[in-house]
Amino acid sequence: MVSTQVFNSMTDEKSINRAISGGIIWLTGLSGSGKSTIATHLCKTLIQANLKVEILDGDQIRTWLSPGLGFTKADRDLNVQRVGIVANLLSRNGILVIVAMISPYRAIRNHLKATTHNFVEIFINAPLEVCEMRDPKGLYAQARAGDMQGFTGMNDPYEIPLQPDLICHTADETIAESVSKIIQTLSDRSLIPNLDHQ
Ligand SMILES: Nc1ncnc2c1ncn2[C@@H]1O[C@H](COP(=O)(O)OS(=O)(=O)O)[C@@H](OP(=O)(O)O)[C@H]1O
Ligand SMILES: Nc1ncnc2c1ncn2[C@@H]1O[C@H](COP(=O)(O)OP(=O)(O)O)[C@@H](O)[C@H]1O
Repeated sequence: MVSTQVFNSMTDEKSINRAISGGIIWLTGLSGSGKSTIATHLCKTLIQANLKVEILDGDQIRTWLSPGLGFTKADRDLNVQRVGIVANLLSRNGILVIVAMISPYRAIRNHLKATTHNFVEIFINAPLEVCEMRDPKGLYAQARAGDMQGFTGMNDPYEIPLQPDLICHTADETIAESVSKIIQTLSDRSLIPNLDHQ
């Protein structure tokens, strides 16, 4: 026979909901701001806590899901919309989906926030100068040399989130600090259990 304590914890609505709630952890920010790095570290932490997680990273998406798209506003919005649809399918089936995309336009982000399941907008914020100094792919150097048109932050817009659920200032905090803030935000929203007590 199942003990009362175990039975109560099995039937506790909150813990059941937590186990199946899913969510979209949307990391938006400039190239080089730290989206992919934070996504990878966050994913590891969530997997260690036995949570179901997927990463949808802009680079991978552009290779496999949106190979034909460029960087016009229309193409970027379509790209973001596509990823929003995929993320929503996963999220509503109980997966935590970490999205790492520049997603520079506010309107489409707000649209996803309003229409998808458990959307959490996280602004990965680093000054342009810091991103340019990091330049992990050498793209800022190319844009600075005039070899790349429409590069976000330099000669293409990035509309900062006005009411993000969280801002990670990656020039001032460590990767671990950013991950910890995100975990706390997800926990506050009851999308994951409190990992401190695991
Ligand atoms: N013109 C231009 N502007 C910005 N970024 C550019 C551009 N051309 C190529 N790249 C590289 O494309 C990577 C993926 O971009 P995203 O799909 O996240 O962009 S978007 O959300 O569709 O705007 C993006 O990845 P991250 O550097 O990881 O952000 C860039 O490396
Ligand atoms: N606090 C931080 N958070 C995230 N990345 C950082 C941080 N400090 C330095 N970095 C470095 O900045 C670079 C960010 O690159 P990346 O994660 O690919 O950015 P993005 O995906 O936004 O283009 C990496 O080389 C990473 O190691």
